Amino acid sequence: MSKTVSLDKSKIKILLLEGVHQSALDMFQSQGYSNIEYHKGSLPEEQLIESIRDAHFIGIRSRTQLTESVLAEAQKLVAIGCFCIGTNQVDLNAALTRGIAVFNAPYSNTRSVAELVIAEIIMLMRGIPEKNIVCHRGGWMKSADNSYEIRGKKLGIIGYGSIGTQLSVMAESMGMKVYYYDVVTKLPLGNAQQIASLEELLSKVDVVSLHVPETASTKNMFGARELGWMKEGSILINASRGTVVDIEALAENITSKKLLGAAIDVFPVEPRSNKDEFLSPLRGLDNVILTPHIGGSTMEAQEMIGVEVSEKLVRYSDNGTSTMSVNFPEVALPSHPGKHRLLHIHKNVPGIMSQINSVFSENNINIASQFLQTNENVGYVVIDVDAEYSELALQKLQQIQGTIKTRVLF
Ligand SMILES: NC(=O)c1ccc[n+]([C@@H]2O[C@H](COP(=O)([O-])OP(=O)(O)OC[C@H]3O[C@@H](n4cnc5c(N)ncnc54)[C@H](O)[C@@H]3O)[C@@H](O)[C@H]2O)c1
Ligand SMILES: O=C(O)[C@H](O)COP(=O)(O)O
Repeated sequence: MSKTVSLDKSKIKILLLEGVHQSALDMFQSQGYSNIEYHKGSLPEEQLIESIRDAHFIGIRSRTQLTESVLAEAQKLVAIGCFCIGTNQVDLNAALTRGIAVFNAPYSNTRSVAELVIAEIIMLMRGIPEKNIVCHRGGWMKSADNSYEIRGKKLGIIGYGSIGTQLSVMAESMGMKVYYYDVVTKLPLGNAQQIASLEELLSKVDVVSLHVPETASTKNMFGARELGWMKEGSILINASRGTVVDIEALAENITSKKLLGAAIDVFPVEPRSNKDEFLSPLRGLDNVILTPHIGGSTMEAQEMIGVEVSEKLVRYSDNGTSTMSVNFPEVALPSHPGKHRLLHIHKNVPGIMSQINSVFSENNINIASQFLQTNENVGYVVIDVDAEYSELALQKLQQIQGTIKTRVLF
């Protein structure tokens, strides 16, 4: 049985990958967390497993895959911070069933993505990628052919969430007419209009921009059929996830000149580091903007994300608060001056709470406060007690069948 001490902060290992912003390191250090292993890139799986084995917290971006088999090696892991919006790179259920809370930054890079998309719409509608290359090679392609203003053009947004709505407002303010398609009925902003059928939307608009998450329903949602529904001479932009678009079918539609152009920021397979080669059937095609998954990569966004996610991890570590977790029961907790705080994560099966409460009644331990939240699979109970009882209580709590993880905070 582990001795009942709140882990010394200098012993809590924080593993930070993919060059998360300095603001995150500053936040951890200012809160007393000094044991930080920092890597500029992602790690190959073997090395990741080595490093995650004794880590209590890990911070990643979109590249690191935290699969069931990787998490199975992470016996000490308390929480995961995705220093980005997407959480598809983490097996959320495998994390949950191991009592590992996952946090992200759901809004911090929204504006950066929307701004990039606006710029790309203008660049593509003026044929700038091709004209730029010609100039660099000493040529001169002065022509108005296939060059258009965006004013009055129709933009179709697929996925009207945080980024989709931000883009909607910006595009409308520049004179575009906005239509959107979403699986959920969404309140239109400004004069935007929701269209119930994807086919109808695609056949109507001049520019299509994808802003859906990576899920089973969006995998390959944009293939030859959907590209076929798009108007002749229209434009496709994808800054969502690489698995959403059939990239071979897109390359065919660009080569055949069915589409006027495309801007693609995310790919089915992305290089693991800046040193690896980027391979894609879209390389070398006219009027195609290819960017290395940098939709959210601005100094402003990265700094804000660093602060936001590290704060969530520190709060969960210091106090147990799990609000805004993407997979875990959410509990907002007050501070616990003078008390010891017991955290008990368990399988959500009948009878656990009565066993927990018996621990306290049978051992005459007074409960100062108690908080409980559950989701379908997991329960999270937090109990504040007088300091002298926490060791005994924790030992008893750990013996309850269905216990996944326990912690004590002083
Ligand atoms: N390129 C980048 O650097 C970058 C940066 C940030 C986010 N992203 C990606 O963009 C995605 C969207 O971000 P967000 O913050 O707007 O997410 P969000 O959750 O706020 O919005 C997603 C929207 O998509 C809708 N949706 C889900 N499945 C759908 C389907 N099958 N068809 C139509 N609509 C569907 C949802 O109802 C929701 O309205 C993220 O999940 C992430 O993968 C990429
Ligand atoms: O999900 C996100 O926020 C984006 O895809 C950005 O990911 P990144 O942090 O790896 O750039």
